Amino acid sequence: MSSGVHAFDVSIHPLQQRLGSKQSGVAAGCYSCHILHPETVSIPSWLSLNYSCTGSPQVWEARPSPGKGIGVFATRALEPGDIILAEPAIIKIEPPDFRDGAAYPLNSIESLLYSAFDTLSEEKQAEVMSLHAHLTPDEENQDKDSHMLVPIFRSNAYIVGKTLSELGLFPKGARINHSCRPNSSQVWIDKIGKRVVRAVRPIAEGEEIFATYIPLLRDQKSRQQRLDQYGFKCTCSACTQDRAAQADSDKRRSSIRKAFADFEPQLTLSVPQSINGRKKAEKNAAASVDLAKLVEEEGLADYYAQAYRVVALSHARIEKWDTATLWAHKSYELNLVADEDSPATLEMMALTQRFIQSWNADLYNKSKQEG
Ligand SMILES: C[S@@+](CC[C@H](N)C(=O)[O-])C[C@H]1O[C@@H](n2cnc3c(N)ncnc32)[C@H](O)[C@@H]1O
Repeated sequence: MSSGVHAFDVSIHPLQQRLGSKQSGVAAGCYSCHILHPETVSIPSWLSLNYSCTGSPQVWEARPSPGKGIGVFATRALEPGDIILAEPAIIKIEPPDFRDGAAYPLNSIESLLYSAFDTLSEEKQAEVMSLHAHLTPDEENQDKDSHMLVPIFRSNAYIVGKTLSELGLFPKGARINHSCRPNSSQVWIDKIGKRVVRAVRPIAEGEEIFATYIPLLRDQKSRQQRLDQYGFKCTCSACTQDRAAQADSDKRRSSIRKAFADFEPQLTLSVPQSINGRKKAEKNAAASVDLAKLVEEEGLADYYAQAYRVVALSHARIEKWDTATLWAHKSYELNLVADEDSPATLEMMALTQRFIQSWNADLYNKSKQEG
């Protein structure tokens, strides 16, 4: 394959053909980049065997964001699912005593960091050293020139790798500021060794791209407590609403968190047999739709796929196969766009297929009874 020109896999997922998805072609990818280029998503010429791509044009630029240092802005309008950037880690380390959810083991990372840093070109070292760093009071008193790598890494690194035991620094994505109602989401894709940032809602040309640094199903005060470790007061749209809107938002997030926890034990495929069990499952199915509406109302796009899964499973438990199929497929599509091989994507594909089969069987039985 000549350099810079990529041929496309034009296969369309059979499930999408069957359901007539509007996002036809979403399962196809560029052999070389292994990811979809945003500009090709809706181009029918994809189906031409001669179609080739020359790589994705940059759809973002880094520039000052008032009150937030540097930020990343869209240079053209983006649709949900469009890739904003896909970046390998410039530095990747595997601290022996690191596990997800724990604080970074700073002592053990220092020597690993310097070893990795020393292998970089001068240009790349300068890129790393230009990144933002939040300093602890101790670090404020140290010699800035020789001690900045650890605070830079701590302020910008993300968890990466198949085992989620590695930490990586992505200098371009690191410029993305935080919002408690983000318009992008990021995922590490092990197969391509890149962290991929995608739009999760329509983004206008010139709009700032925001990600979240923290879990979002908390009230504003708790979120700010988590953000204090990054050393800034959040000025995102969710944190600067008037008091009444803030209280409503806090209430919605708390209800969403409680609903996800309450639904968890009921997310099985067993259909209740007793009258009471059935009544409860029907009530839960109605409540699951309210949960999905609440998540959408609060604009927490990172949680849409999870909420749609709850609606799908809750309707499978009352054998409403048409509704279960449609919500399972909605969840599948969102997961598919984020990472086609993730366990969540594969689970939702299997569930969609299973619900379609039950739906077909149901229709067949009904037609037999009627005929
Ligand atoms: C990972 S860096 C993001 C890029 C950074 N703005 C820069 O100039 O390189 C995180 C820092 O950006 C700033 N920041 C990010 N999100 C913010 C927000 N919602 N409100 C205020 N400052 C924010 C804070 O200074 C924070 O410590």
